[in-house]
Amino acid sequence: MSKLNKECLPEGFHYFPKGISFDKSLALYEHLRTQLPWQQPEIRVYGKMHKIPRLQCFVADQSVNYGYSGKQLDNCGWLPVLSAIRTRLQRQYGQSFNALLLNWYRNGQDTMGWHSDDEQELGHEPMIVSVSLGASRLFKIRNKVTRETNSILLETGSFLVMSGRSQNDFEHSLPKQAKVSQGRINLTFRTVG
Ligand SMILES: O=C(O)CCC(=O)C(=O)O
Ligand SMILES: [Fe+2]
Repeated sequence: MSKLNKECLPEGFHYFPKGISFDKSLALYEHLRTQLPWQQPEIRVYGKMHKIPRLQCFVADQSVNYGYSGKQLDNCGWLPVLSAIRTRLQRQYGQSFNALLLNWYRNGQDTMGWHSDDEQELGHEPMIVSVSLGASRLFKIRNKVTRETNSILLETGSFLVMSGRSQNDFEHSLPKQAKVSQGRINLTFRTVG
């Protein structure tokens, strides 16, 4: 696996460190960890039900009907701080976001498997903005055709923007990192059509 410079991620991925200051990002981690009604839905894997290896929360505007998360997760409502981040990102990236999926990885044992965020509801070449809070975690990106895999370290307060071909041509995952003992919360702002 090759490690890429942050400046040369695959097409459609853009990394911005320190979108939120270090201190603010850790305070925000703690706030969200304690204030949100985290849930651990079950998924079927080879016919057997398993709890997902992390906790989740989902927030969306009233109008949103989002198949994937909406079915399994309650809409936990826009906390003032989540609304504030949304407003800022909308201004910064010139796109309106009506849904937000939050993932809480309690430590390095919690993970997210390989996937693309290519549900129909997200539309063609969606823009998803991913905000990281808490422990740094590796984020892997794999080309669907060549299987070439790259990884980037997502640091607290950073923004990762996925747009263009990022979901069509690549999958991403958050692998296990046994040595990571601290938690991380990730926010993905989405536009559901
Ligand atoms: O935690 C992350 O950085 C990835 C989250 C993710 O891929 C997703 O919510 O679809
Ligand atoms: Fe994803």
